[in-house]
Amino acid sequence: MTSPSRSLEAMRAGAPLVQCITNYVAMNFAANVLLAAGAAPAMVHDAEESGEFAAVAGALTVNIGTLSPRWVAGMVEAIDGATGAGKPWVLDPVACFATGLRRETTTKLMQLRPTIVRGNASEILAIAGESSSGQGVDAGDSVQAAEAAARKVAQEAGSVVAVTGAVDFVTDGARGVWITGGSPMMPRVTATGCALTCLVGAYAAVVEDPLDATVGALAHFAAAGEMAGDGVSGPGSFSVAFLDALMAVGPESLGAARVRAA
Ligand SMILES: Nc1ncnc2c1ncn2[C@@H]1O[C@H](COP(=O)(O)OP(=O)(O)O)[C@@H](O)[C@H]1O
Ligand SMILES: Cc1ncsc1CCOP(=O)(O)O
Ligand SMILES: [Mg+2]
Repeated sequence: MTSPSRSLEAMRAGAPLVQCITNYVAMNFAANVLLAAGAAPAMVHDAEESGEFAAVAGALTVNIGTLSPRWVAGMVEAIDGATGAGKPWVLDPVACFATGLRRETTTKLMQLRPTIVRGNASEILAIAGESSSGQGVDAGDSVQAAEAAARKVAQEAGSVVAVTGAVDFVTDGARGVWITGGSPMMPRVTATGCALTCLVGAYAAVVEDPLDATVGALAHFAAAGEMAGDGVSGPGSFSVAFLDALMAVGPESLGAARVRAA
């Protein structure tokens, strides 16, 4: 196993280029998150160029937050490009239960076998075919309630699945890891989860085992969230402090204390 500390060092040393297909809400914040953490973002989503770009990026992330048929075409081209070039890709199924277009698109993208799926508990429950209480982009279920669903989706799709919330759970269907940390301010800042998905892509570009890569990215967020949450007065100042903390976090903050095998 590659420890989260080692993964952080590898991610910073490699400064991987990550192609992010993410939503209009998240684009700016996610790009800043990657730069602060030590990676290089590029928001490239149109079908005219997304496949070509995927072959040169270290990893691809695909987020359905502000979806349209034209975006879906760009996603499929990019996934073909990444898969053809042997690059990992990460799916963020934002509010995948909310509309027909989101349900159909998520089914289609899951059939293309994402290397990693990162969502909140309601999204992962919905992908597993179970009922969930999500409200739009926000979760209404606990991560613990989605543990079995995550294991099932991982086994069926052959993907690593990460469920995030007050605690995080990651599984490849056989192994399971819990990660603690973060701050209650994190769900009060929009696109925190979307930005995390992009960071998972950065780790996956340089860490061979997708489970280790995912744990590294989530531990990095957990440590930075904890650091930034200390003494801030609300979501606005948290958001600024969080970017600073993503850069300030070092390997010593990603120790065994916040990562536990299930
Ligand atoms: N109540 C909380 N306490 C600590 N960290 C949290 C909390 N809620 C979410 N997080 C963290 O915020 C990040 C985004 O997760 P989440 O809110 O589940 O995603 P999404 O925005 O897609 O719903 C993750 O790093 C997660 O651990
Ligand atoms: C508010 C909103 N609406 C469509 S996408 C989006 C951002 C969702 O971000 P996150 O999933 O990280 O909370
Ligand atoms: Mg989300």
